[in-house]
Amino acid sequence: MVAQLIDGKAIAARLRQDLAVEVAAMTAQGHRPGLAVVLVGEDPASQVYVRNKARQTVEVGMESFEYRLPASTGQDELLALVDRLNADPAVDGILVQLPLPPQIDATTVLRAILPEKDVDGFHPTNVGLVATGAGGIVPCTPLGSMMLIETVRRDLAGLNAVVIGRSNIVGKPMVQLLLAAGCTVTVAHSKTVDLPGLCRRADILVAAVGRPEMVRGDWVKPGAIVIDVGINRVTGADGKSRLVGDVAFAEAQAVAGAITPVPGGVGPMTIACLLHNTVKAAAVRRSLVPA
Ligand SMILES: Nc1nc2c(c(=O)[nH]1)N[C@@H](CN(C=O)c1ccc(C(=O)N[C@@H](CCC(=O)O)C(=O)O)cc1)CN2
Repeated sequence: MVAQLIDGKAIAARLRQDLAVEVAAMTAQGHRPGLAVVLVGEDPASQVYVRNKARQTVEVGMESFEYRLPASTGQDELLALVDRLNADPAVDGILVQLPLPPQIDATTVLRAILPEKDVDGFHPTNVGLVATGAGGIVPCTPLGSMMLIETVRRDLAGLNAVVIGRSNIVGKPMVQLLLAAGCTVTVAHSKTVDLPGLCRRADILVAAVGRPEMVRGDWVKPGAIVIDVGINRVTGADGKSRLVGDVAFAEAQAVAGAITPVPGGVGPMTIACLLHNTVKAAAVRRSLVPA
């Protein structure tokens, strides 16, 4: 069996097309959504992500506000910028790119963003709303991962899901979304006993652990949906660097029913969902739809 490839790049492109239609309608009503992205420092990967976010924001017709601050920026300076963006009526969404330099406490900064402009879904208010199924803004990577799963299968009720990784950004919100979809969910982490055996029972396997190709083909249940959230840069035997996920793709593809590639799987959905969250936040904040 060769698994169906879940083409995140194509699915993200379709989502952006739909968003462009919504943005055009809002703009015609005098409500053009705006997204502010803040980058502190010169981390090369973050620079690429921020550039792509700004470009795609403009491509769907939204207003992009980009702030690039030096790596030496102090926490108070960053908090002052967040305050200004909170108060700016043209800004519907604020994203502070992670990781931040060591002199800045990310938790403090993320909590300073108004929950209604927190398009990353990292503020405790949004975390609580999502966890209790009461609405809120859903973090982009888990939201994109759910959208990918639902292209394969709409009704997930009763399926066994295993999420490897318990980060606040991916693992924990992913668990909440799968639970809300009716799955029986197990969260695995570094202390989990017999991880391969646990994974073999998963109808849906989400790998978000940050370890290159850790999940092997014989960890995958035949026919399972495999979502690879990992983005790891490795150097091959030929000395060339390439991106791999947390799943050994070729091995897993021979067993799974459907699988996301890296690159071209979850990554593109993360940015498309950021745009989706911004459009949603703009519509709520400007009272075009109920919260
Ligand atoms: N404030 C945030 N910071 C970070 C987040 C986040 O959601 N919010 N997530 C990651 C980085 N990230 C978005 O910011 C991100 C990562 C990867 C991709 C992506 O499209 N990856 C491509 C490969 C890109 C490459 O060649 O390097 C792919 O998988 O196809 C988009 C966004 C950490 N920080």
